[in-house]
Amino acid sequence: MQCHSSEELEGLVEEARQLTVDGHVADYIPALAHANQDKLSVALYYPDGRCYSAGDTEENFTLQSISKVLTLALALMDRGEEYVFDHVGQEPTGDPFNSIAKLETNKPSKPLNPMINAGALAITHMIIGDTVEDRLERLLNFIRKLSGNPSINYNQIIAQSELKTGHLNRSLCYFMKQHGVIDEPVEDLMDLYTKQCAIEMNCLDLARIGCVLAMDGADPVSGEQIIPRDFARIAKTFMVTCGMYNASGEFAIKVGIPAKSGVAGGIMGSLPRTCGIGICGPSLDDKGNSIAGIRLLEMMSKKYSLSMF
Ligand SMILES: NC(=O)CC[C@H](N)C(=O)O
Repeated sequence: MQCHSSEELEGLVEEARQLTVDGHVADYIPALAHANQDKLSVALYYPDGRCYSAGDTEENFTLQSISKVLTLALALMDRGEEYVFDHVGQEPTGDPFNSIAKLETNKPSKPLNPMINAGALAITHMIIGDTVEDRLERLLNFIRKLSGNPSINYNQIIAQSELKTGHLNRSLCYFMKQHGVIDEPVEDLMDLYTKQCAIEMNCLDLARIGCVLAMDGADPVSGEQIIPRDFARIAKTFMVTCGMYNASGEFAIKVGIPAKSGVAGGIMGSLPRTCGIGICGPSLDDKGNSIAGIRLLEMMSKKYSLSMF
């Protein structure tokens, strides 16, 4: 069954919103601590261009870890599948997203997948361009195209805040540099990565990107193949196995939609050949996923029979 009106979603948002009091906004990136914990928004984008939305849809949020799916697609387009997976693995870790543990125990030393911070940093390292600015501009243009929104940009305050305080990510970079996984100056990579994570949009933009991935990389309106089909498939597969960090297994059972979350509270859903979903609710559970966002997806999955399994 499909959704037929934004009013249908409104009721689900109000029910899920009650959970926001049970979570916390991320504050390890100081600028994220100012987010309003009760906000919740959702958009559902169908391939025929219909879009329904509810809640605080005008709120912008930063992509954070959701950006990892998009840099993966761009790195695959820049370098090809073989190169990418020579440097980054394909297996879930079961550890928190910023864990350094498996970097040391996994031999040869390479990050286990592109959705944990270590793997995402190695992927960002692969984006082609002469300078950090060129590489960022290529990524931004790619995301503008996917979202159909030419005004998308990054939030400078949030990028700066993470650049100043992201010493754990810096240590992942230094570890990988020692082992030859990356070879650029760590500060350049940190600069690009923090700007990538601070790319800002609303839930409607995010739902449209989810829909492009759902349609195997083709723009739902123009039909243009923005991401090669195989790379869109790889991105969605990682969303299933590692997209919700170390809660991915339970999420696959309860919701059954390929999805990627970020610590600003965003979740992008991408249900193959069906729809894209964009959600933002900054109050997070103990694994760093939007607490009300997950509940909302559970309710939507049941109501509209969205589980792919
Ligand atoms: N889980 C996340 O959203 C993490 C992204 C964040 N920028 C970090 O590297 O810590």
